[in-house]
Amino acid sequence: MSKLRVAVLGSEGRMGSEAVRAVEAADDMELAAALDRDDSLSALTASGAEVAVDLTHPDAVMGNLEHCVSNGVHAVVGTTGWTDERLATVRGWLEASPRTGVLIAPNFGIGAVLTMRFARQAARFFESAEVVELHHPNKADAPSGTAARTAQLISSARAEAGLPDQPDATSTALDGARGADVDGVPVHSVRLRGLVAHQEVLFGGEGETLTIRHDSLHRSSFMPGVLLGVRRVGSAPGLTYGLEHFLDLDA
Ligand SMILES: NC(=O)C1=CN([C@@H]2O[C@H](COP(=O)(O)OP(=O)(O)OC[C@H]3O[C@@H](n4cnc5c(N)ncnc54)[C@H](OP(=O)(O)O)[C@@H]3O)[C@@H](O)[C@H]2O)C=CC1
Ligand SMILES: O=C(O)C1=N[C@H](C(=O)O)C[C@H](O)C1
Repeated sequence: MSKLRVAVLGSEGRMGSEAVRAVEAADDMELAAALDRDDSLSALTASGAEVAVDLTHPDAVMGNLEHCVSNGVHAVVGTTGWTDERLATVRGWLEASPRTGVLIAPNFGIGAVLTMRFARQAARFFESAEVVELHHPNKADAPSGTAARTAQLISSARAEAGLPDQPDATSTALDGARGADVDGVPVHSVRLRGLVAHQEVLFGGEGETLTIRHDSLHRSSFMPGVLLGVRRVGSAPGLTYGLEHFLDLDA
């Protein structure tokens, strides 16, 4: 059986270098190209890659993805910075290339995917919810893509259940003290040397709290999800947002 030809964009970065190793170690894949900032995207198409893995920067990902989609190269995207507008733009590109698949995964870690799922399930049962994400200090964005997605899921579950806004009697505060407001859910970002990627989702109700915590202790934690995305994206044309769509979570 022929091996799946995979390109990694951002191949010299923390995640990209881990992804290069994971692809090289996978029996059913071969590394077609390893490209970083100074490489031309024409090298991607010239390499014959069937799937590109983007682990670059929010400022670079749209250009990379437009190139992939317009050349019929499937894409697995871990890079953050996604807004509704950006997602709509990608859907527009895909309309012109209907056989191409794009997976955008806010987090490839199975524990993080489950955290988001559990948070969505818990949201309607609690009056209060806040998200605390903790990462290494070299991270480019805040809040993390995972925390933003978690807050959106909590917010939409609260809205579907008809819950009112969260109680918060703060009448004076230093700027930032209550975190960023993501769809009505406060999100707090910690940047600390020694950390990799961590998140706590805090729920509170009368006389009780629930804390869901996930820790990625090494970037290898993301690689099974990256490889799953690479294997599945070619048979999922259009845009898939979230790795959970490639996992049978209800089994
Ligand atoms: N979905 C998930 O599970 C995960 C997602 N991430 C996300 O992945 C992204 C990368 O994270 P991380 O590896 O820590 O970041 P790094 O800064 O370590 O790596 C990014 C790499 O991409 C390079 N780069 C920048 N622009 C381009 C470009 N236009 N074309 C090709 N390469 C480029 C950078 O070069 P230079 O250094 O010169 O800028 C760097 O080598 C972030 O958005 C992060 O949030 C991270 C972990 C898990
Ligand atoms: O930059 C990181 O490190 C990570 N980025 C992703 C995010 O922003 O959610 C995933 C994970 O948290 C690690």
